[in-house]
Amino acid sequence: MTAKLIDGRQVSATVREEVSARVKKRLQDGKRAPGLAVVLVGEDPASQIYVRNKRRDCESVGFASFQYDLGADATQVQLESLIDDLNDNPEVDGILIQLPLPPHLDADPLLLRIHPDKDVDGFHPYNLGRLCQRKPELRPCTPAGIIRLLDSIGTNYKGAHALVVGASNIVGRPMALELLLKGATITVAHRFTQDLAGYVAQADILVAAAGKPGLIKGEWVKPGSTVIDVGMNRLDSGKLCGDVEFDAARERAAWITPVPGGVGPMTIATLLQNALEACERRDIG
Ligand SMILES: NC(=O)C1=CN([C@@H]2O[C@H](COP(=O)(O)OP(=O)(O)OC[C@H]3O[C@@H](n4cnc5c(N)ncnc54)[C@H](OP(=O)(O)O)[C@@H]3O)[C@@H](O)[C@H]2O)C=CC1
Ligand SMILES: Nc1nc(=O)c2c([nH]1)NC[C@@H]1CN(c3ccc(C(=O)N[C@@H](CCC(=O)O)C(=O)O)cc3)C=[N+]21
Ligand SMILES: [Mg+2]
Repeated sequence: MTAKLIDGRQVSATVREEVSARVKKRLQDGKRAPGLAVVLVGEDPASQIYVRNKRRDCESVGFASFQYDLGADATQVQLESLIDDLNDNPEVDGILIQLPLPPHLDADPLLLRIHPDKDVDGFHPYNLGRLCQRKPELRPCTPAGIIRLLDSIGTNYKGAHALVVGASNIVGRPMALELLLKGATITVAHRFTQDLAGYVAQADILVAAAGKPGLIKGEWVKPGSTVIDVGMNRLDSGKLCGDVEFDAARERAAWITPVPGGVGPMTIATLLQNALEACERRDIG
């Protein structure tokens, strides 16, 4: 079997069109455009690219984009006061602090300081808690974007065994909660897991999010399964690759996401969806 590709660029374009149409409708109704604030600290080249893409997509769907580029020497107190200002700013519906921050800054208290209603990354404990309790509000972008991809191929979650490789707060853990919410039976693998190969062989849905190129061998993959590769690893050659041995996995899976062009574009599209939702919710409440 050669797996069909799950086209994240195509599905994300559909999401952007949906968001764009809802923004247009708001403007026709005399309402304001959603506002998204993206905060970049320092000059990490990968972060600069991601932030540029986020701002570009933001503008392409008609949002107001608020940009904050702080030097690598920005202090914790400076960031705290910026977050306080953005929390109070009525034109800002969503606040995103690009991670990772330079090592002298502590991300956790900053993420906690973002008002949960403006937490478009879905990283605040309030929003993670809501997902945990089956009543999600703002959902972490990468896992929610992956669910959208899985829905787009008609995934049957109930009765499926889903394996999530990686247990970070921003990808692996919320991914497991999203799959659980859909009715899958979940396993979460991490650094201390023994016999990763054995779990992969039993996974109808595999989500690889460890950040280790080639960690998942193609020959482990369950025939007929769906493989979602979240890994974004830059090789010395400059080439971007995932955590899964793509060519070999493709010979066994039924569906697979490419890297690039799979999960990455969905993360940004879901961010836009979250910002619109945050905006619509603030209008009512
Ligand atoms: N496409 C996209 O939109 C996005 C892509 N990414 C990419 O996804 C990957 C993961 O990101 P993130 O969650 O932030 O990374 P982290 O480094 O925070 O988390 C990685 C997780 O994988 C686990 N892990 C590491 N090595 C192994 C191993 N050998 N076997 C099993 N589990 C292992 C770690 O275990 P432990 O907890 O024990 O340390 C940890 O839970 C990265 O490549 C990142 O670039 C991230 C965000 C968005
Ligand atoms: N507060 C915060 N929120 C995040 O959501 C967040 C973050 N910080 N820090 C870094 C990670 C990583 N991340 C990606 C988003 C898009 C692509 C993406 O668009 N990837 C393209 C290719 C990009 C390229 O070519 O380099 C693709 O896969 O096709 C990748 C990775 C969001 N993150
Ligand atoms: Mg995210």
